[in-house]
Amino acid sequence: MTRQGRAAAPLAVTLGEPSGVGPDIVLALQAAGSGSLPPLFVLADPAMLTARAERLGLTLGMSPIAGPEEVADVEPGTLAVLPLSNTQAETPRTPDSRNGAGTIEAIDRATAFALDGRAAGIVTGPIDKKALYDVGFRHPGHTEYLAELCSRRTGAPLTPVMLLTGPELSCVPVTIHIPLAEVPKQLTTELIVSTCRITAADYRRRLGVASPRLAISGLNPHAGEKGAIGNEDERIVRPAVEILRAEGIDAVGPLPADTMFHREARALYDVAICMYHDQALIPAKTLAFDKTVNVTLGLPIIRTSPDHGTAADIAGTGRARPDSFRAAIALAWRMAEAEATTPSA
Ligand SMILES: NC(=O)C1=CN([C@@H]2O[C@H](COP(=O)(O)OP(=O)(O)OC[C@H]3O[C@@H](n4cnc5c(N)ncnc54)[C@H](O)[C@@H]3O)[C@@H](O)[C@H]2O)C=CC1
Ligand SMILES: NCC(=O)COP(=O)(O)O
Repeated sequence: MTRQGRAAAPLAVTLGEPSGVGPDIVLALQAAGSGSLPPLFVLADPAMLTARAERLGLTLGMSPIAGPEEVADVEPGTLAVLPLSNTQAETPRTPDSRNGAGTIEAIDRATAFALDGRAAGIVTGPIDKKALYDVGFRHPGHTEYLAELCSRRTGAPLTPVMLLTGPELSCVPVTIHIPLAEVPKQLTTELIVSTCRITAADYRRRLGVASPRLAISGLNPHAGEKGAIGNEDERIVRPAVEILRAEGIDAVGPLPADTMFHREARALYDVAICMYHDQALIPAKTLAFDKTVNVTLGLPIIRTSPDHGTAADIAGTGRARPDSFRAAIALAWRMAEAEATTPSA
């Protein structure tokens, strides 16, 4: 399918962990008015979704569909639902491992639709990672699993890159879901370079920034204080910055991480490249928890997600704020449109 064709397709939305707030938020967004949403469909067990809507006191119609192409014909104001083969129980706040198969099925099928060009992209609700590990899921999160699913299809290995992007800050952790003690062992110049190349390419192709400015953090306090507080900054990070600059990528660093997130510093770059998960996600979620979106770069498909987790403590109560999920849907659609209009490299 052409890029234009894919952009005309709807978004595929997964609910994530049924005992979390994914179902609540999708139902609330639909109840608030589907007119403000781009065309989309949800992969779900209709009975589970209906039960959650009743619990939340939301009355809304659902239109079962057999494929993404039917979204255009659903009754206006109703939610297009593509039923899963696996059933899921409606157990807010209590993860049930029997729901795992349906959660994974939704991700698998949404990804397949996107790879086939039948979905413009996928927007994933948060999964309970431990609940999925208990049923044999072997990936740290969506990010790594989606790379594996896409690789299986394309036959080429992929390095997925996690981007958290919000109105105040965009940042990328180079290492993702690994123990902190593993970070210095797994951090390499090659990994930093490939992460930055993917980030710069996707900023151009899908995020509308022709010459993205990358600010690369150090690993150690004060970016190693010239080697006095750890040698990784000079030995691993600085050579990566030099390679990237030689390639024409606008990269600076290694920068001390504690002083690169204040307002004036943020104005100097488009995206902060950080060395580990919390170095990136703490500032992103602190500055704009409700508006930040998690995007997976480096995939042949578009994937976004809210920045928050399952928030199981408030599932089924109606207290979940839908803003980050709404932003994730809007950004996926904008990325699909941008990709459709960006000339191929
Ligand atoms: N993309 C994904 O699939 C993600 C999944 N997770 C998973 O979620 C689970 C829970 O993770 P936590 O660290 O507890 O983070 P969390 O984001 O689920 O919750 C942290 C706190 O923020 C509140 N909160 C989160 N989203 C909210 C919303 N939309 N409206 C109102 N309050 C909200 C929660 O009630 C809780 O008090 C874990 O299993 C984690 O692995 C976490 C992040 C992303
Ligand atoms: N902390 C971010 C997070 O856990 C997102 O994980 P993923 O499921 O999007 O890979």
